[in-house]
Amino acid sequence: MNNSQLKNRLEAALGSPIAETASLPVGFGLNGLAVRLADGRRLAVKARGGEAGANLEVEGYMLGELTRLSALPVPHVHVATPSLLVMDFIDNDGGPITDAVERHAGELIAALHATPREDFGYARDTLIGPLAQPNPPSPRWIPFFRDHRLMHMAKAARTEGRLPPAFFGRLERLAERLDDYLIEPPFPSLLHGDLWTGNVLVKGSRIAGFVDPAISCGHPEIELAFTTMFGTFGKPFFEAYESLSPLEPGFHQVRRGLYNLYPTLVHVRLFGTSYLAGIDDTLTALGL
Ligand SMILES: Nc1ncnc2c1ncn2[C@@H]1O[C@H](COP(=O)(O)OP(=O)(O)OP(=O)(O)O)[C@@H](O)[C@H]1O
Repeated sequence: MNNSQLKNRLEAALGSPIAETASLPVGFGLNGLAVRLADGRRLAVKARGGEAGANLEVEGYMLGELTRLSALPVPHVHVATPSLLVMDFIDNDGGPITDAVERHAGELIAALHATPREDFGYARDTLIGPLAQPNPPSPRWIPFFRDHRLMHMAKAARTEGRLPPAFFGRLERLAERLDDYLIEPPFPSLLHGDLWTGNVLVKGSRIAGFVDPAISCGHPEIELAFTTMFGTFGKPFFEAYESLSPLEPGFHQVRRGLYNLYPTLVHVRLFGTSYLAGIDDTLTALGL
């Protein structure tokens, strides 16, 4: 779909002419547009040109589920098809994640995690970036994490030739011993699933919204771990989060690195073998 075809499709779907467009920095073979309609509404649009890129219907579904089930600020979705996602534009100033923003994020994410959900996994499979994220509803977290997160991603990376056999063997040994390291949570929590800086929109000293989720229900610790992988959140976030929902001992020392093996495997698949060093470090620290 070229830009003028996209414009026509949007005007027809939304019932208003487009007054202005600017580009949005989206990746994975997508086109991104910030749109102002003649009736004043502001929208964010992601569109898939060809076959490449994530199925945008799933992204729309995930945003819709967060809206339906939580108070997390995410954009309202107007259109979600495999090749087109139209949502409200979240007013933001592109500002940095200050300590005050982190504290606000900590409160919002603690509230998201606080409601008990039925099963680990989800009612349907979701995506992490463009990659499949299987979610068969499961009664226990550790086997779910082992089979449908850690080893699912490791097997896919091995099949694609991205994960050397020695790494795969070490991950298999870890998978056999996960009970020694991880903790079953009291209940499954709904997770945003992809909380890194690019998906956090800021206005002044507040969170304006979160975009681009990878939802499922799991242990909050997998979410909290990922917020530290690229330094998105730090001490002020954890202080705010823990004032509402304290963590079990050993998270920062052991489980954080272990949980980040999953997004690191995602990065190995998407961006290449430079991420293998992080896997090596974590496995070595665990004695594997
Ligand atoms: N609803 C929205 N309102 C305002 N800005 C948005 C909205 N959706 C996306 N953006 C902007 O576009 C950028 C990219 O969006 P998004 O993360 O959804 O794209 P992506 O290509 O899927 O990225 P990723 O590399 O995280 O997978 C965001 O960092 C944000 O700046």
